Amino acid sequence: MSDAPPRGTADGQMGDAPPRRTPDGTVSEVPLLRARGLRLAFGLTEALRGVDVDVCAREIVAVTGPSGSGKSTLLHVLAGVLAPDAGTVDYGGVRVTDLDEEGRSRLRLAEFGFVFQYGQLLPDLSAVDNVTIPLLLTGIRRREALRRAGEWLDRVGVGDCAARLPAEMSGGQAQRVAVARALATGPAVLFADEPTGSLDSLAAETVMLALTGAARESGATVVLITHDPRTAAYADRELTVRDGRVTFGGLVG
Ligand SMILES: Nc1ncnc2c1ncn2[C@@H]1O[C@H](COP(=O)(O)OP(=O)(O)OP(=O)(O)O)[C@@H](O)[C@H]1O
Repeated sequence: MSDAPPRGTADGQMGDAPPRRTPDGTVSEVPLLRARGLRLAFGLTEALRGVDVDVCAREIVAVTGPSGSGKSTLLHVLAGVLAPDAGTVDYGGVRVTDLDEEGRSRLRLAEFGFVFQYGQLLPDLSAVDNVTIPLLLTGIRRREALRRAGEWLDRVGVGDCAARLPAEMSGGQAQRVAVARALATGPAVLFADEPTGSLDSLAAETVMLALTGAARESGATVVLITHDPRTAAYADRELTVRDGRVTFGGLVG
C-alpha cells in the first residue's frame, strides 16, 4: 500500500534488501528469503533434515506435503519464530539465523505478517478493531488507523462486517478479516499456515482470492502451507516437503 509505514528497519540493516517490486511489476528473480541446509530436531524427531529453499520477492509460494512432513516447522524457521539446529536463513541483507530471540522478534514485527488456521481474531473486538490494533501498535493515530482498517476490510470484501464480533461472522469472513489484519501494516512477507484448513471449498476460494489479490496489490511475498491442491493452485510455485526434506520445487532458476 502506498500509505503503509516504511519497512525494513528491524535492526537497521535492511538497506540492501532486494527490490520487491520490479519495474514491470513482475516477481523478482532475486531471492528475498534464502534458506540453506536447515536442520531441526525435536528430541529424536528430525523435523527438518537438510532443507534448501529460495523465495523470491513478490512470489506466492505454496508449501505442500503430508501431515508431519515438516511444513509448519519450515515456515516457523523461515519466519524466525524457531531457530534451526543447523543451516542459515537470509532475509534480504539480514542473516536471520545470526539474530538472537529479541532480534528475530523485532524482524518479525517490522517485516512479517501471519495468518493461521484458527482462532486468531480477538473474540471481544469487532472486525474493524481487530484490524486497527496492529496499526495502533506501529504508532498510527486511532482515527487514521480506523480509516486504514476500514479500507482493508473493503479490499478483502468484508467491509460490511466491520462492526461484527468474530463469533458473528462466518469462518470465511473471519479469515478474510485475519488477512486484512495481517496485511494492514504493510508486511514484506505474509506467512500463512493452512489459511483455508477449516473452511469449506467456497469459503476457501473467497479467502484465497482475497489473500492473493491483496498480497499482489500491496507487493507482499507470500509463503503459505496447505494440503489442499485448490489452495496451492493460487500460488506461483509449489514446493513439496516430505520427511523433513524438500523433494520438489525448493529453488528457483
Ligand atoms: N514442538 C514440537 N515438539 C515435538 N515435536 C514436534 C514439535 N513440532 C513439530 N514436531 C514434530 O516434527 C515433525 C514435523 O512437524 P510439522 O508440524 O512441521 O509437520 P507438518 O508437515 O506441518 O504437519 P501438519 O500438516 O500435520 O501440520 C512431526 O513429526 C511433529 O510431530
